[in-house]
Amino acid sequence: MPVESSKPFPKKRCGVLGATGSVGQRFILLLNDHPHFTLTAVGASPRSAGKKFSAAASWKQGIKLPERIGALVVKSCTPEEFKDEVDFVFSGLDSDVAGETELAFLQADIPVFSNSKNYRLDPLVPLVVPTVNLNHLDLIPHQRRYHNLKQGFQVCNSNCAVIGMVVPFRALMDKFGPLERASMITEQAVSGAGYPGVSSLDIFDNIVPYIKGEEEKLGAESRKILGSIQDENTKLSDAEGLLVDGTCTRVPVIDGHTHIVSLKFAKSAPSVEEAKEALRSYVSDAQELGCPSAPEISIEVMEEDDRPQPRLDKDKGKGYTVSVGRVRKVENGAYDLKYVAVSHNLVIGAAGGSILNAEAAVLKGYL
Ligand SMILES: NC(=O)C1=CN([C@@H]2O[C@H](COP(=O)(O)OP(=O)(O)OC[C@H]3O[C@@H](n4cnc5c(N)ncnc54)[C@H](OP(=O)(O)O)[C@@H]3O)[C@@H](O)[C@H]2O)C=CC1
Ligand SMILES: N[C@@H](CC(=O)OP(=O)(O)O)C(=O)O
Repeated sequence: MPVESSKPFPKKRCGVLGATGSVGQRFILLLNDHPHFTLTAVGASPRSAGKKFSAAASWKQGIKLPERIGALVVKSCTPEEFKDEVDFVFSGLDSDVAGETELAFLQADIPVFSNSKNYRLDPLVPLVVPTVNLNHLDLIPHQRRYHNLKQGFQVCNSNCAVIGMVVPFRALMDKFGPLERASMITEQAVSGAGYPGVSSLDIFDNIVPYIKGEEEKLGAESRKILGSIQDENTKLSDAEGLLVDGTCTRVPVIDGHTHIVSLKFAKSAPSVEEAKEALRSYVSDAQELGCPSAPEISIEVMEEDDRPQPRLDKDKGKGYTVSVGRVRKVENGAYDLKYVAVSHNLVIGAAGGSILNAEAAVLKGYL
């Protein structure tokens, strides 16, 4: 259960960079219902800047574009355009431009919550999955000192295929100690490739067994997320020894990534029932902190033989819950356990993850 925080939650104004894209549009949906964050400014490419949002964006959501947002004029993604209208920004920028643009916002002392890959492995940038490692936000004061900032900082969330992997890993590691290795096959939704993304002739009636640049991220990002914060909150250290191998595929599913995982523990392995109980009883820091968007449960364990499925399970906990099923033993001993997980690539895997990170930053006093 999300705990009602005893701390007051101040209202904050936010902007979205890359607001016209897949991730950007999901930010708009989630922020439209948000009790404390008001979306006051939207930015996108020079192709869109200067137009009303309703004219610039190809709105692809089942819910009508909120009128107030449709009337906002899209800005260029420069700090000068945003600084008087926002307290912080979310970034759903194409990675070709996220590097330079997010750095400019950071240098202008504006907090940035990024979805792009550019700074995820920077040792000064917390890479935070809010239902896994919110304690890494405590690097923010050190990052600020380094850049000589008063209120700005940068926090990233991870690749969407990594998120569905690390949430169950955290729950299992908390109970049974470090993992030695994991092997994963992903079946990633087309919305993961942005809009217009993969051509219909490539994906209808098909599976594409390759996503450029994706497999390398699985190990590097998960080791950082599952690692620790040390030296009086001035240093992030990777989870030692965790070997991750993966094959990432694109499947004809609109939203919701599926992860087919085998894993081996460094010490002795739990039984299937012990593992399920650890997953079921896991309570994340986002829940404990009382983040308004935290799901009631971070991991749902499913007992049906044919679940989880992306169409049926991606929206569990409004897209913030990871569903895990088919937990079973690996009989040949090469690994200890295997399971299937489904997570919403645009909610916990992107925009929702960033929003939870921002809520936690407020509750921890950094924003
Ligand atoms: N989709 C997903 O599941 C996930 C995506 N991500 C990451 O999030 C980011 C956004 O992804 P996604 O929404 O899918 O991508 P899209 O391609 O759908 O959207 C990209 C956005 O970037 C804007 N943009 C492009 N070029 C520029 C520019 N020169 N200056 C300013 N803005 C620009 C676009 O504006 P315009 O419309 O004007 O072109 C658009 O708003 C990427 O870095 C992606 O890797 C991370 C996790 C999951
Ligand atoms: N590449 C992921 C989404 C994504 O954009 O990831 P990243 O931000 O790590 O490039 C997918 O296709 O599903």
